[in-house]
Amino acid sequence: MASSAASSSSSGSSSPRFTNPPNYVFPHNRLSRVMRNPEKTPIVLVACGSFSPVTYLHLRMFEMAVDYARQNTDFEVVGGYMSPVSDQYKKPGLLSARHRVNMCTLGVNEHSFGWLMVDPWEAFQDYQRTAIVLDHFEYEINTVLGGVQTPSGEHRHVHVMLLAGSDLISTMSEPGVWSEPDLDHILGKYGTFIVERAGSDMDQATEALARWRHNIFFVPQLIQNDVSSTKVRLFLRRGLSIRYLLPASVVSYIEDHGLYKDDGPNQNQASSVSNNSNISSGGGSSPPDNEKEKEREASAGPDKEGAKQSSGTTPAPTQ
Ligand SMILES: Nc1ncnc2c1ncn2[C@@H]1O[C@H](COP(=O)(O)OP(=O)(O)OP(=O)(O)O)[C@@H](O)[C@H]1O
Ligand SMILES: NC(=O)c1ccc[n+]([C@@H]2O[C@H](COP(=O)(O)O)[C@@H](O)[C@H]2O)c1
Repeated sequence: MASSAASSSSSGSSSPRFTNPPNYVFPHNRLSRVMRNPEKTPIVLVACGSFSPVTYLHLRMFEMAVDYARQNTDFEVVGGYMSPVSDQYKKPGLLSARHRVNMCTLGVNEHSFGWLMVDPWEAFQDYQRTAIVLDHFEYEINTVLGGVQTPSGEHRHVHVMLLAGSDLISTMSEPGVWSEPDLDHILGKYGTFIVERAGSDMDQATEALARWRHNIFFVPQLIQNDVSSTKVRLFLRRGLSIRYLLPASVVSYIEDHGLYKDDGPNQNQASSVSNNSNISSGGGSSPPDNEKEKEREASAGPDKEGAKQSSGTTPAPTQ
């Protein structure tokens, strides 16, 4: 989708810094606006990724982080967001943003009492670096909404934090994927919760990030589960059941729309959401090499190669 230059936010305030997709409204219906414990520091967790499709492990990441925060930190989690990446993030198997956002929405709405939300801001526009995505949350929550309050009505600034699996954090020490200023912005200004992921060494993942260690919180996976979107896509192509790996409503959505049955030339193009511009720094206007993806997926394990490939095609960070 070609993003509009609309600059108005959900509340009508003007935002000179961000470009919003058409008709965009920042979701905050499940954000706790009043803290339970005024002694704590309010935080919002933001998970960025493809979510193609969303799995129970994406949802579990938030639960693991909230348990960890409650037991080991002075943070109070007041909300959680999934921010599906734009269609312009070139990654094999990346379905259109419309479907990915719809599936995430079904996933978070599985429980009406939930605290998770899906923010489509990033999905329906040009590729946005993660540092900018976090700035967008900071702006919407603290500038537009005015943060949160303590039970006695005192204002509190909400700290936005990135929630990620250890495979994503590993890419932060790979040359050329993240710029130094962006890392400083993400890990220095905001901070992160890193959820252990099978096959990804947390120590190695963060060795190079030691200077921000005060802002990095490691969440162990007490029940190891390496469900990944890659494996779900592989199962679908092989005609295997994906039930109980993802929310039932998402399974039905995939069936109803016949998604991931094959790995056609570029699943994004099947979307009603058009994708006119190509901002890949690698000049990568060519569709993903799906044969290679198949081979890669056939060997079990997290989709690290895919993550590298996709990350490498993100626009060169500019500050
Ligand atoms: N099983 C898991 N354990 C821990 N973190 C996970 C798991 N699955 C996904 N994540 C994390 O969720 C975020 C978004 O993930 P993403 O959409 O890339 O899912 P994925 O399953 O890794 O996808 P793919 O297999 O297509 O690469 C990332 O930070 C990723 O590390
Ligand atoms: N420089 C950057 O901001 C940068 C680099 C690599 C990945 N990312 C983000 O990390 C996420 C990676 O998602 P996948 O694991 O699905 O590839 C995406 O949201 C992507 O935008 C950001």
